Amino acid sequence: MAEVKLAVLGGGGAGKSALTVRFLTRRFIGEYASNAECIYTKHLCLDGRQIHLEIYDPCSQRGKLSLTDELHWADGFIIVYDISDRASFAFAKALLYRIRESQLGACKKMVESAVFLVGNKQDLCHMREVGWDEGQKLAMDNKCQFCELSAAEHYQEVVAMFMKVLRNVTSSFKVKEKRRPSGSKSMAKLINNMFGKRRKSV
Ligand SMILES: Nc1nc2c(ncn2[C@@H]2O[C@H](COP(=O)(O)OP(=O)(O)OP(=O)(O)O)[C@@H](O)[C@H]2O)c(=O)[nH]1
Repeated sequence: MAEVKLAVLGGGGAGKSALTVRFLTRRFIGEYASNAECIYTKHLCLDGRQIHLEIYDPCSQRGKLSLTDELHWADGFIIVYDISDRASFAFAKALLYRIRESQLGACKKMVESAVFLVGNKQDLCHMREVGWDEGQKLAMDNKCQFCELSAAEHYQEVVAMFMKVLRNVTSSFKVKEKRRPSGSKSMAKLINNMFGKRRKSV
């Protein structure tokens, strides 16, 4: 069974939990505890292949750009901003820059395929502060995929976005394998040391 680890990152209130929970449960829940970080686990079948998926949803990320733990842990990243909040777009930009900077030297192909930029809260387009073309340009500049959607109103789009990331991550696994230092035992230890987070199975 393939193991895939995704980190959903972005500014405070951008909708990281909403997107994650929407994908995992089909439901949009208005409010989430933002003081607890979680790793959700889920088994799913992708193109006939069994996947053990772990999704890291941090508590509020305001100001945290170091990403050292996340960069070691994650196979792929979903970077979320709120289209009605320009500050969250600036934060997403900084996160993309940080990811790109740290991985570019190691493995360019992986960077290009395993990062997805998401402009969330498309239902709030009457309050839009970030244009679609700005998101698209940022994604192109960082060679990642891009979409706008609404965790509140779109279920299929949210699933499609997660599936695209999963497909890209699993197809880049051959490259990634070379980077992994050792087996799953040491990786589990690393995760526990770094995160020690609450785990939830869905
Ligand atoms: N209108 C609208 N509101 C949304 C959408 N997604 C999330 N929200 C709301 O935005 C607020 C923040 O959502 P969260 O999912 O908690 O955001 P977060 O990025 O996990 O926030 P932190 O944990 O504080 O970093 C909540 O009130 C959600 O109901 C959306 O697509 N549309």
